[in-house]
Amino acid sequence: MSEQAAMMMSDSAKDAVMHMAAMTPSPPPSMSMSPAKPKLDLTLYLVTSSSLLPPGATLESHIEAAIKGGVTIVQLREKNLDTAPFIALGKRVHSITKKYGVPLLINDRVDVALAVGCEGAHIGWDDMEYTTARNILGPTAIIGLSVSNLTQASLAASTTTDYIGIGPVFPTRTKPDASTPLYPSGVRQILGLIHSKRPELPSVAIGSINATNLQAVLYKSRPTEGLPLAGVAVVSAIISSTDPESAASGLLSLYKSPAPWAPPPPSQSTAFTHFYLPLILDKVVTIIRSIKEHKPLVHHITNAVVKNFSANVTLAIGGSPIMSDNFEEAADLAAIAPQSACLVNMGTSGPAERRLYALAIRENNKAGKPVVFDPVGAGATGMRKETVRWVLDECGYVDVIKGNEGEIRTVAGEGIRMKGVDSGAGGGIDELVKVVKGVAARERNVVVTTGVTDVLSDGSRTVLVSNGHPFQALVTGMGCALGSVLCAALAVNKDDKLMSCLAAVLLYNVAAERAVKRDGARGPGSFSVAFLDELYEIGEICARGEGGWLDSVKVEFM
Ligand SMILES: Nc1ncnc2c1ncn2[C@@H]1O[C@H](COP(=O)(O)OP(=O)(O)OP(=O)(O)O)[C@@H](O)[C@H]1O
Ligand SMILES: Cc1ncsc1CCO
Repeated sequence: MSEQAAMMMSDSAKDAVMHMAAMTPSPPPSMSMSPAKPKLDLTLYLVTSSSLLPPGATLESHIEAAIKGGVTIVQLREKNLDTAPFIALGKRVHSITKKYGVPLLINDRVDVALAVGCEGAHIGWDDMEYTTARNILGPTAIIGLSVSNLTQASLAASTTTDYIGIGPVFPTRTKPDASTPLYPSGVRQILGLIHSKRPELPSVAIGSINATNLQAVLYKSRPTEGLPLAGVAVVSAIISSTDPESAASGLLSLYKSPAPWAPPPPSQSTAFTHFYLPLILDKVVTIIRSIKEHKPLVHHITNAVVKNFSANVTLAIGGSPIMSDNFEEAADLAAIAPQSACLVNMGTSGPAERRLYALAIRENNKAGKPVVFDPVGAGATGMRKETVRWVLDECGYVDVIKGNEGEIRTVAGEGIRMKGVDSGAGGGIDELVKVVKGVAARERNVVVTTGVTDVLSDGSRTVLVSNGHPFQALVTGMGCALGSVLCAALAVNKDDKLMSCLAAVLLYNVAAERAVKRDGARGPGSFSVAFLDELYEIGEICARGEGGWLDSVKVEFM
């Protein structure tokens, strides 16, 4: 046992463990906790904390109800109990968990685990060193290790630990000494590292996971290669509930059902997979026609500059715009129409808007309605960078991120400095493609980067679109209103989000070219009027099932 570990323990525990470690470096069979290693199912992992129980509830009855609701493993984490009452509680709880065949682990206190005779222990980074704990508890005990960064993950994965607990995912109140939150993207990085060291080692995530964020955690943390999370650990979502059985069964059913935003199996997007242009363009026409047919509702939470233009663009393509920054109707707007989507544009945002983004994203996630996020001016100020982080880390799932090059580079984490809302960035297209693909893979969504050449990617498939006209950069809100068209296309076609985005971008940029060519726009003013007319005109052409307007497309698939 390390000195550091010894310092973290109560005196009685220290004495007990020091004594045991000194006497029995490798325990005789009688001291081993169970004859064979119990089956480990981390799916819904309950971590207790008596101080969070609702008034009048007992830990024992809460744990039993939670197991009935579907909890698959229990960890007793009682930081304030002395050794004797901790052991007594452990024995009472173990008699319950044993009835249901659910393993019981003790947090930190290897001596208590041994005295209770339960299935194992969970060890934090500052607790007893792993090898000592293993020596004391024996080979058949379940032992898990907490990690909160890549260094710890690397060290933990080089032990024989049975599982790893990754956290905190979000800021947590149940553990005041917790490390910096990892968020789902940090969990994903750690899972990738564990995979490279011990590919079969299961992990569970912990830290303020609840019914609202569970599916986003699972979806966004899933690595491209290697095992996804084997489960989620929850504390207050069950312990503080007045109905722990329903709380557990609700969490379990969310765990088992696909996230509403998860794309359907790949067969639907075969055409795109093979990059067969005529088939792809056929699909583009179908999507645009379908916007006219279904008139999808586009809930705009957008900036003050572009509201009117965005509403007109939405109407011109056949959609139904509603501009609303009202907290009280965000949930209704997500649920009211069979086909709808929500645009979150942070062009003119402050603290109130940020809270609205969180609410609207969660409600649309719940309703399975697509969300498009426009990180306007992302690199310009610290406040904007923080808003981007807040939306991507803490507000749920955004199906599409759309921005100009400077904005997307900021989302990627590049420390570029934008002087306002204009892109102001520039690099080679190959390098930009890498950045765009990287963000899409990290967020497991679609990223649309606008500019002279638009780059669209879902992390594996990438398309370049070089249509458009320089006048577009001279009309404010041109990028913002593309967000409205993306929303309309996604609302009517959720099967292949990259395809929906391609349809929107082609419609938008071919309309711009036609506005200049056919209507002879003299400058940005007459251009923006002609542009609306052309958006409308292309919709009419598509409604007739014609695709001739696509003869001029400049697309490249990668
Ligand atoms: N020079 C250009 N040539 C061709 N197309 C362009 C050009 N500039 C912009 N576009 C097109 O205009 C649309 C808007 O992109 P842009 O990058 O200007 O957005 P933005 O900077 O976010 O705009 P805003 O902040 O004003 O809303 C995209 O579809 C893009 O392809
Ligand atoms: C000019 C401007 N300022 C904040 S949002 C916006 C609209 C274009 O992005």
